[in-house]
Amino acid sequence: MKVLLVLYDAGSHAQDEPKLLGCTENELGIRKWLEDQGHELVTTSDKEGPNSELDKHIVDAEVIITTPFHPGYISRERIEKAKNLKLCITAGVGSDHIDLTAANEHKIAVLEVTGSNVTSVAEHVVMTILVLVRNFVPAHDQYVNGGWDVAAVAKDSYDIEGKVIGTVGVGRIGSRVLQRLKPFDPKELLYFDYQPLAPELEKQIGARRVDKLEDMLAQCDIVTINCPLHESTRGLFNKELISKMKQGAWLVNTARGAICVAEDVADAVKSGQLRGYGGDVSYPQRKSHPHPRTPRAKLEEPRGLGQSPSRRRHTPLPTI
Ligand SMILES: NC(=O)C1=CN([C@@H]2O[C@H](COP(=O)(O)OP(=O)(O)OC[C@H]3O[C@@H](n4cnc5c(N)ncnc54)[C@H](O)[C@@H]3O)[C@@H](O)[C@H]2O)C=CC1
Repeated sequence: MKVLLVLYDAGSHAQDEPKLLGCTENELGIRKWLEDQGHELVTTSDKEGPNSELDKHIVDAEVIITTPFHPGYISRERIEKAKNLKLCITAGVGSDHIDLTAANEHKIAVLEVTGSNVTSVAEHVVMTILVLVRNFVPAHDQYVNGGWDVAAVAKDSYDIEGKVIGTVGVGRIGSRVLQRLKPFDPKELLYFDYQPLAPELEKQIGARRVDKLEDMLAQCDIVTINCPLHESTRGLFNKELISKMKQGAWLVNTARGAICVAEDVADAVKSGQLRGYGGDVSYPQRKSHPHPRTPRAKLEEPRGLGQSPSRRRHTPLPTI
């Protein structure tokens, strides 16, 4: 079989750390195994535009493996060119880079490595919540730039303790986020999901399920998004839904940027409706991009759309 692997280039970092597997140099550690079985492996990071290596090799590949970190977008157009394709594997969680309807119609199986990095994401969510709520990045920026205005930092620095925190999606990541937040002694942990937690886990965490998303958002000081990107979550957090959130709440979205409408989040941060946002952001599609969906892009700085500046002086959190 011809296996096409689409990963990011790591350069010298791949040598520094041979366990950095998700890169073109280390190839998920599967080259020897595949070749010993008689398969052909083609690895590339070149995935954009009609003349990309991805487009060149997709025509006769039988298996495509890619990751959400440097996704090879498998659009309908590409699927229609891929006459031998039987299997798309996501080396990670979340297969929104694949046109699932087209894959289904062409009887192409889509598999992902369920549970593969859920602890990392859950820890990242807790870190992002702390960074935002403790107002860490502006304090750090101020300090490394040679200043120290303690009042400017302290006025926007809060505790997680005593807050109401809710997750949209309580699967492998969402449930781990709640478990990790419990020791911070929040006022309440809430979740919105079609599927309830197992009763023992719900009891152990002390979480409460809320049937309607808007009802949960209206109660939360902090909201974390941990559901997949699909047709009913794309652009879910738009102006209207954000307006249902508590004034001055924090929003953390490490799931997929396209679940939030970037411009609406930016406006909400500017107006103080949101006190801060952390996580992924999607920007509108570039013209040259062959995939019909919005590509993901990270904001340059980890503060995301960030804390709204002096505006927050006028929007204190009611629960403090
Ligand atoms: N930033 C990152 O590095 C990573 C992000 N992710 C994202 O996180 C998502 C969740 O991952 P897991 O927890 O492992 O998946 P999971 O399948 O264990 O849990 C997803 C949960 O979301 C729920 N859900 C689906 N649609 C929903 C909706 N509209 N509203 C509320 N809940 C909904 C499901 O019922 C399920 O309980 C992935 O699909 C992926 O997009 C996953 C891994 C890494």
